[in-house]
Amino acid sequence: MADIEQLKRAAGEAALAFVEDGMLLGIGTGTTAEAFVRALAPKVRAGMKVTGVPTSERTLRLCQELAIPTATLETMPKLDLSIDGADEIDPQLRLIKGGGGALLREKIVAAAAKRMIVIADETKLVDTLGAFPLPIEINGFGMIATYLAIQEKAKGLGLTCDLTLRRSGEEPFITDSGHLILDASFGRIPDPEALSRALHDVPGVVEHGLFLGLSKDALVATANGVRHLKA
Ligand SMILES: O=C(CO)[C@H](O)[C@H](O)COP(=O)(O)O
Repeated sequence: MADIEQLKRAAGEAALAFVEDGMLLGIGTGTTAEAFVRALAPKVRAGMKVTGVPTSERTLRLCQELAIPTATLETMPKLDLSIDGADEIDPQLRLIKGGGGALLREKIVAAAAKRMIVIADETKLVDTLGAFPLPIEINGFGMIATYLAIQEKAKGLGLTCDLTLRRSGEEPFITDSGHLILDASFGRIPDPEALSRALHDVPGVVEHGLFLGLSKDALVATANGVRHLKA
């Protein structure tokens, strides 16, 4: 298999073919999204006019370092295209995202875009979502009650889940929006739509990393080239 970093770069570069002059772009978070930003930078230096709405402070810093013009969703609430990575991609292009902790902003940005294109290396393809622990962004208030309510919801769907509070060193990981993340290991998620609805019913859940129906295109880099998958 080709080197993973090479594959991420190939996926990031492939996304450039979809970027047009004048576009307002949602820009994802993570190493594959960073590969896209690094591929975009020379185009911008050469005169391409795009404005990026970064999905995290980390991506914002990278755009600033590379002199890619940025804006916020407050000033640019409608985007032409969002380009972002994923932790898992199933055959219907349903995704698990949030490994980098940016799922809330990533989902808001993806929903604000006319089109979302997922970029990934082939290791992200799965038959059934759920081997990667599902990130669930929660409010810090009543964390234990929220934790128990998520477990109840999972039980109601016949699922068991192991919930772990994400940490950054010794401290809880805090998202860019000031929330906590519970990583939920389900093993497999046979009905992502049902789980999504159930999680949204829990008041302390701010958002979860199931991205359902948001992307109709994925550029997946393999040892034999980049495949364009469509839902
Ligand atoms: O959802 C994300 C960040 O919240 C990332 O897109 C996802 O974790 C994939 O990251 P990488 O490209 O580094 O493998």
